[in-house]
Amino acid sequence: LLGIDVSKKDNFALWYTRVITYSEMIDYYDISGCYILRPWAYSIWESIQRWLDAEIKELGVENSYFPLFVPKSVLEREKDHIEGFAPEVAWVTKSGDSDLAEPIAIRPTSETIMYPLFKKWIRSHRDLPLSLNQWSNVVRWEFKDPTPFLRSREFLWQEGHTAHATFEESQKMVMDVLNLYKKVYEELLAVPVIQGRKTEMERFPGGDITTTVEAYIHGSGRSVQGATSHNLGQNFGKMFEIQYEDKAGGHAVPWQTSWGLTTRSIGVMIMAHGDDKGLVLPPRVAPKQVVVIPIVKASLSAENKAALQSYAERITTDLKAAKIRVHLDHRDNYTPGWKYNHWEQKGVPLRLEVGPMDLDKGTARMVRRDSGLKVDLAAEAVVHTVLHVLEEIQANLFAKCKAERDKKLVKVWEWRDFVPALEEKCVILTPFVNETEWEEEVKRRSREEALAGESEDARTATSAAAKTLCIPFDQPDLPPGTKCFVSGKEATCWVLWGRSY
Ligand SMILES: O=C1CCCN[C@@H]1CCCn1cnc2cc(F)c(Cl)cc2c1=O
Ligand SMILES: [Mg+2]
Repeated sequence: LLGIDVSKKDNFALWYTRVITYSEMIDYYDISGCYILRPWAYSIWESIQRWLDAEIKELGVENSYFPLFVPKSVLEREKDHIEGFAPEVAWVTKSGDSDLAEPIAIRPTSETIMYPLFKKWIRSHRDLPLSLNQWSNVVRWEFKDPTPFLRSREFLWQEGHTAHATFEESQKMVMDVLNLYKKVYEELLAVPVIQGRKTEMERFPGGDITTTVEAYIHGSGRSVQGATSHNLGQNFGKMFEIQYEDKAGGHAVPWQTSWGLTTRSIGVMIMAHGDDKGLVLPPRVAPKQVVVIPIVKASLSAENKAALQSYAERITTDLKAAKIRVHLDHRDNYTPGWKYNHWEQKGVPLRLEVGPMDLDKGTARMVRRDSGLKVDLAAEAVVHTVLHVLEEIQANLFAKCKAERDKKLVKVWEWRDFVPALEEKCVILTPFVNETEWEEEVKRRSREEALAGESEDARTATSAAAKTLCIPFDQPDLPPGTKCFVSGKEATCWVLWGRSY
């Protein structure tokens, strides 16, 4: 049997590679940082899309599609907008063997593609709010170690872009979307996230406010930005000269937002719930929620085999009628044992074993992927029990993940306790002065003390340094006079720190 054969806690990176390949989610490709999303993975993206797409449409957002390409002159319109990002832009410079007059970039994000059209379409306050979304791929030629789903050179996402007449309206959009992102993680993927605002150093320089949902990966002790929602203020409006006639007849610049969630969310879910037998899928996004496995003994007579087959088919049909995503694995070239292992590696939440005795007694054995619990059910109880247990599994996965995260979520008041907590794979709340130079100092010192003389290639390594994840909206009490943990100056807020992807 091809088992995962490596423990999540012993070698997380190898464990992850095995889980995503043995579950038939990912296959590798000749170009580094590019992966194939096989049906088992793509189905999960479709579930996320289906739910999120319906919700953003409820917010009055419409889908559209803009070109993949942006001319160099347009992308680089504002040097400061893309400074720092330039090394990761992928360029088309030729067609056939002739050079293009002007190099063309493949979109790394679509602000510079969309906003010249926003300028054209937004002329009057009646044209606001303008709210568009795009489901697409983007390309960023990153150099940090590529990891399927978490960091790839091409990924799938949605990017929302809206323009409003007032700041208040734009900020409501930013938060409404951030709350949808929290629901994607907590209610679909069963992964708890912390909502907050990025610090001055971590925010999107093109915007005014960057908000985020931060997830914690228990296996690696690293945190990961789950999705992001920006208030762009009037920055891009000024940059692209977007002006409209307001109600009073004057000229005004719209208040804009942009927000995105990517296929990284699938990687977070895999890492959060997977175990040493492989993938563990939250039922709400599982491509198959139940697999039915007939236990056909060679000794069975032909009519008993047929009777068993039709019994298994009846159970499968009943589940399908209840809109449960069920698969009957009646392949005769694999043993039941092989099938148990196969569907466990693929993370199917429930298995129903159906053998000759079950046929006699009118029962089926239900086995839970998350807990391993085995229960014998009467055939007529299967549908309503399965519906109930699937919800129980969804809740159990979230609760387990939240308990693991909360165990590693610590408060630190003194610098001397900070790096030891990082070494303990903690995600750390500290009172902080929230000044960029002190944020730089923490990054530098935490890397230095963690590496203790070893070297690290800052360009490609997943860093040992701690960085700020967010200023949580849910702030613990900060008594006046509380000192910043690193500077000793008056703390102005609690900040969440961690090692991250
Ligand atoms: O995060 C989101 C949500 C969805 C829409 N976009 C924003 C901002 C994206 C920042 N960002 C992120 N990465 C980038 C990479 C690049 F190569 C270039 Cl040229 C620009 C950027 C860049 O602006
Ligand atoms: Mg980036």
